[in-house]
Amino acid sequence: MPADDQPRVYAIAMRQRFRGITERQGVLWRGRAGWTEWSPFLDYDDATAAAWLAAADEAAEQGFPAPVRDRVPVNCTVPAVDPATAHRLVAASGCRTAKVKVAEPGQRLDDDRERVAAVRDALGAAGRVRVDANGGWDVDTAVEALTALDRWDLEYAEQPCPRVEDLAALRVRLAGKGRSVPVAADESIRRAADPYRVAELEAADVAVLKVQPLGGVRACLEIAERIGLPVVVSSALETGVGLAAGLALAAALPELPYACGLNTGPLLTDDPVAAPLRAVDGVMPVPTQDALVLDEAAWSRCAAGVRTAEGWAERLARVRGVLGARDTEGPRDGGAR
Ligand SMILES: O=C(O)CCC(=O)c1ccccc1C(=O)O
Ligand SMILES: [Mg+2]
Repeated sequence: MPADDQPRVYAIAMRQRFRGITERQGVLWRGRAGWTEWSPFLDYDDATAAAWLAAADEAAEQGFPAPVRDRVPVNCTVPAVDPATAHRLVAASGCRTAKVKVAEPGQRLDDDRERVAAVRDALGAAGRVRVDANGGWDVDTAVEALTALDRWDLEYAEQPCPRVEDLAALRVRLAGKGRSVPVAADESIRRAADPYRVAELEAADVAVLKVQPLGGVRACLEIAERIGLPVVVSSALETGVGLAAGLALAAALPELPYACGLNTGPLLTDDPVAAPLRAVDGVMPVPTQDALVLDEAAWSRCAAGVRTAEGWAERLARVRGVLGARDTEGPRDGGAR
């Protein structure tokens, strides 16, 4: 068994293919403040993964800011599955809000219609249905698809188009149609050089914030304060360790008007934390950081093989170098480098 401050690499199978991946990998370790997770997706380069590492270091060493709530309403996340599976996932979740993946490569608008219809049926009229296209539509397709899918009454559409300018144009087009679907920005915030452009271009009604991609809980709190939009906290498909950081952000936000996308534990087949957090009736409890412990029997099921672990050790060392170089850089303007 590794010492707690030594990085442990996990590899956990997904229950359903999500974002093109069937296995989730990452690293866990314990710092002065508690357990932390670093799990940038495998296709991300070192510069992108550095923000994820800053988030992990913050959780390990500084811990989390004071919470203002101890319960967080969450959505059930529905991958691009068939309608019967979607219905079953939503009904079993106990959540009153569902987020449905749409615009999956290789699928048609009819697949989205059938999936959204099944989810509306499972939730009933009082439930909320949001969709996430992960930037899969151009503006014309988004107008067509959202007008069709709004028959099942959408709460909002997350990242319907890839670019901030597209989202702004889409909002204008939808507003011209009378009953318009609100737009939420996800990739346009977490993968953008400037997260505030979304607000400046009036490209979204809602901001989706994710702790690891945006560099930590405190960085997200600052964005939430400055961006001038209601915020939804969402996971990056983490183990219970990473989900706890998301819950800490959701718990610290002054306002939390929407259900959060933090109920993604059920998308993984296993979790190394003792007593993994699950939503009960659509609400997740906010754990204290010292309540977060690994279960050694669960850990032995989640531990990655030697080759995978070696790859992550190398990646961590490289990205640590990127982050270190950034921290010791002089001022951005004027300083000689
Ligand atoms: O928001 C949710 O319900 C779950 C999180 C989620 O969808 C997600 C998880 C990992 C990577 C990307 C995304 C996404 O929002 O597109
Ligand atoms: Mg999204």
